[in-house]
Amino acid sequence: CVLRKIAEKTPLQRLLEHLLRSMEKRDPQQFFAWPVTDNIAPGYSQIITNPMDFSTIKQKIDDNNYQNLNDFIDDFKLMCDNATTYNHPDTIYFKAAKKLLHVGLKMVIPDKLKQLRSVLV
Ligand SMILES: COc1ccc(OC)c(-c2cc(C(C)=O)n3cccnc23)c1
Repeated sequence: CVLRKIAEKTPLQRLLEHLLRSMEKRDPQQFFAWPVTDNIAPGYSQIITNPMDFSTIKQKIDDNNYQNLNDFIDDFKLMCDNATTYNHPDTIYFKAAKKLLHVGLKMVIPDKLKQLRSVLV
């Protein structure tokens, strides 16, 4: 039926949701959980033309908007790069973005992904 169709996840969606959850755990202060607003970051929307955050990535996974793993990785990199573009190197946000990028990319190294296959199948 239609309802069941909507709920079913593709193998790619299940992989991306697993990776997203692991990445979100490395952002305990939730600096990357929601879109950055001009209220909390003056001039943000003028400086950052392509904003990205974990909630938007989650929505794109649910909408089956990612055709492959690399499109997902590109949005993760965009999110981190935005933070190192807008924030000065001596801020907690710049430092958090650098660490998050490093940790997140380690999760998608081929050998790491192979280990995941058994978990996700
Ligand atoms: C201090 O608590 C929060 C809470 C949510 C935030 O973004 C969703 C941020 C935040 C996140 C960011 C980023 C990611 O650039 N940021 C930049 C300047 C000022 N604040 C932020 C901070």
